[in-house]
Amino acid sequence: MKIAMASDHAGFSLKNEIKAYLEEQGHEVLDFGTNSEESCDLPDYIYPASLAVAEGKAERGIFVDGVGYGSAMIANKIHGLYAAVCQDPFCAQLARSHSNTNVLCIGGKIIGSAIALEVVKAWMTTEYLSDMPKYTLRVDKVKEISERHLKKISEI
Ligand SMILES: O=C(CO)[C@H](O)[C@H](O)COP(=O)(O)O
Repeated sequence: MKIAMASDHAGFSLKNEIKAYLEEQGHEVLDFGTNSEESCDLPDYIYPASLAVAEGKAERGIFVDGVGYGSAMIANKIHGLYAAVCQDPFCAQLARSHSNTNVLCIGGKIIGSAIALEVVKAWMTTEYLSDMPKYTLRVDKVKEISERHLKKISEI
């Protein structure tokens, strides 16, 4: 799978560890930076990576900052992106099986690399339960909100 990755300074080190793990698993990573621990502004990196997912250049995104929510705030403002902050594998599993998210956000100040890799593994390997109407109905309702409030990438 093609994965867009991005981070700020606080997620830089964990981004690199996750990137190495994904590449080991045979995935292709498009790395949108940042490229050091020098202080930077999260939107400068998460927005271009989010656009890559929205435009279909990557199938999914994995974004890392200090605590995760900043990346999710940015990603969830883009049409077609559904981002969840997951700091444990159970949450990551449900973010796929119940919610069909296509963006995973992790906080490098919250979890260490061992748990983070478990989170990534759970999120990457869990299928959406597309044959369970209670989940598809909810996901469709979220999509409908997005259709009503977010501009499509082709309209920008
Ligand atoms: O977690 C974050 C957003 O969700 C950021 O990484 C955090 O706010 C960065 O803070 P600082 O510049 O003080 O390192």
